[in-house]
Amino acid sequence: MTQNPTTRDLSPVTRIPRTGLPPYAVLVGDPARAATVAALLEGAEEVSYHREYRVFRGSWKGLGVTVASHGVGAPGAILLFQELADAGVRTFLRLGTAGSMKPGIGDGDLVIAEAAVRDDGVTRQLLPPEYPAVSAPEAVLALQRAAREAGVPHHRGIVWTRAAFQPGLIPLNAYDGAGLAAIEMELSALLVTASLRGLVAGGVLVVDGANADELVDENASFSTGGYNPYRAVVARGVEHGAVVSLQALRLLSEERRA
Ligand SMILES: O=P(O)(O)O[C@H]1O[C@H](CO)[C@@H](O)[C@H]1O
Ligand SMILES: O=c1cc[nH]c(=O)[nH]1
Repeated sequence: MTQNPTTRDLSPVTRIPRTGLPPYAVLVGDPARAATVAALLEGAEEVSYHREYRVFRGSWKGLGVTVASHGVGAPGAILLFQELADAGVRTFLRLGTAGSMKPGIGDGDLVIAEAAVRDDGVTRQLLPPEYPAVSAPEAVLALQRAAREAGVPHHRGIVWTRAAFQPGLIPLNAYDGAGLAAIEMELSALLVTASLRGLVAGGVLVVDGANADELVDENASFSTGGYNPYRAVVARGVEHGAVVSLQALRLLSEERRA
């Protein structure tokens, strides 16, 4: 039986092309944010868009770049990370949003992740929980340099990747006093995927409020009534984060060539 060429040339879940994607990538949760980042590229074109996985390619100051969205939640996101790696992407920076967990880290600020707590809901099913989720040091330094050069407020720290967004009955105080900087939902799965495959990954997160757990509406104790990432201060932070992540990819590519 002959195979349908379209199916053969596309990855099975995300339906991204198996070849031809630039090896440097910015990854975001929201498909609309992928378009926002792609709008900064020269010659941007949408490559594919299936489920939550929207992929663009273009060029940033001469560097070919892939921009892709992975949706909300690590179990779905890791499918994209793995299929991008299979397709030849070698350097990944996640540009996400996150809740602040530390005084002094405010709305619109960037948090550059040094490592992430692996509460992502998927990687514990793949390898023991003691395995660390760490950013590539060169990715941390490239993001930091890009943020400094852009003159945007930024911080470095450990991020809590947590599968459950909304609060439940279990108190969320396990990491009180641990100095975590921010909370989000996918980064540790990216860092682990990259480490297992010898690839480079990091993350820069735009703060869009306090930890969602602290924003619980008192009248509806299982909702996150105070959470609003659709504010101008967050959109400005995303613009900053987009430039910082693209510029960091460029720094990483220059470093590799040197
Ligand atoms: O804005 P993104 O990149 O999706 O990141 C954060 O926002 C979503 C929750 O609203 C989760 O995906 C979380 O990680
Ligand atoms: O995942 C997220 C994103 C924003 N704020 C949070 O508390 N969690």
